[in-house]
Amino acid sequence: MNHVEPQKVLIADDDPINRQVLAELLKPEYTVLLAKNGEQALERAARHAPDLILLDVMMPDLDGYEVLRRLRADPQLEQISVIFISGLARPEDEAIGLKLGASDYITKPFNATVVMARVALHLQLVRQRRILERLAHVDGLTELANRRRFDEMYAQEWQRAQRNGWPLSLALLDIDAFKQYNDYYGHPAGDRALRAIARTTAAGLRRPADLAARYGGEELVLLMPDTDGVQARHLVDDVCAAIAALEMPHAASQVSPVLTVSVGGATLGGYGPESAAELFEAADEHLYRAKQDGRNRVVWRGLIGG
Ligand SMILES: Nc1nc2c(ncn2[C@@H]2O[C@H](COP(=O)(O)OP(=O)(O)OP(=O)(O)O)[C@@H](O)[C@H]2O)c(=O)[nH]1
Repeated sequence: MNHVEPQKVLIADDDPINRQVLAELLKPEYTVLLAKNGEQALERAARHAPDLILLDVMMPDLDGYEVLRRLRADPQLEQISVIFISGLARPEDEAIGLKLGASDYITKPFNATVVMARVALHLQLVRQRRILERLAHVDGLTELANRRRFDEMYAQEWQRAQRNGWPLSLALLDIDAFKQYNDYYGHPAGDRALRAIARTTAAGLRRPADLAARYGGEELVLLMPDTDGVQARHLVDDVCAAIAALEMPHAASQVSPVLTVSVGGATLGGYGPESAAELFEAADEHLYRAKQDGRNRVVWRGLIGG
């Protein structure tokens, strides 16, 4: 059975009785976090990444509206769903809260059953949004990041590398003689092999910022921020060795009795490509050369000093 973690709800209210009543209500179903003022709410939100915040509007110093404004202005916190729970019951107050981006607005004194029902509804929406985000970014077959995710991350990392003067390494990895593999063993076996290679490739990455993505068909791409050519080349050599060590037989290949890959790599910092597109083209050219030179090899440029 799939174990599903309970979702996290942060209750931010300066009144200890309100906090306690809401906490008692929610505890049987959710992980409950508490904050007694606006500052604490922001700090707990940043630390614990709750799925939902039940936010009192009237609190001393930072009121609930200001807390929500600050959440929405922070890229790490902007997605968190917020329900206001407020003694301000005028329609204008409710409208302000909803315009600021709250998902809902509940007036005090509240009804416990209604609070539970609304919390459940919004937490379900949070789950659904996460599923959609995942579908938008993950390749269904290999479960690696998809091309769209790679494009986003590559643009971001390119900017960061430029800004900080860091190296940035890119490797394109293509399975050798995969058409023959499919023809000989069948497409489902090809899919299994592709998944195994994807898994092995992802397992070879060492830093949280490294990304393995499926670029298309049987081509994967590795993005290695703040990694110079020597380090990246080591990493890629290890990945290729791990793929060969899977010893997936390929009786139809002229290259090797087992499935192998060819890799083209390039590093920003070693020879200074001017744009993200140019670095990508360099890696692609090297992949072409690796294929031309006989496959089952890595061709890299930009090794000296970066
Ligand atoms: N099973 C399976 N095959 C795929 C998938 N995506 C692409 N392919 C196959 O990968 C093969 C790629 O063929 P080619 O581009 O000729 O490359 P190759 O046979 O690997 O030859 P080289 O790359 O030159 O060594 C095609 O037969 C595609 O059908 C996939 O998701 N699953």
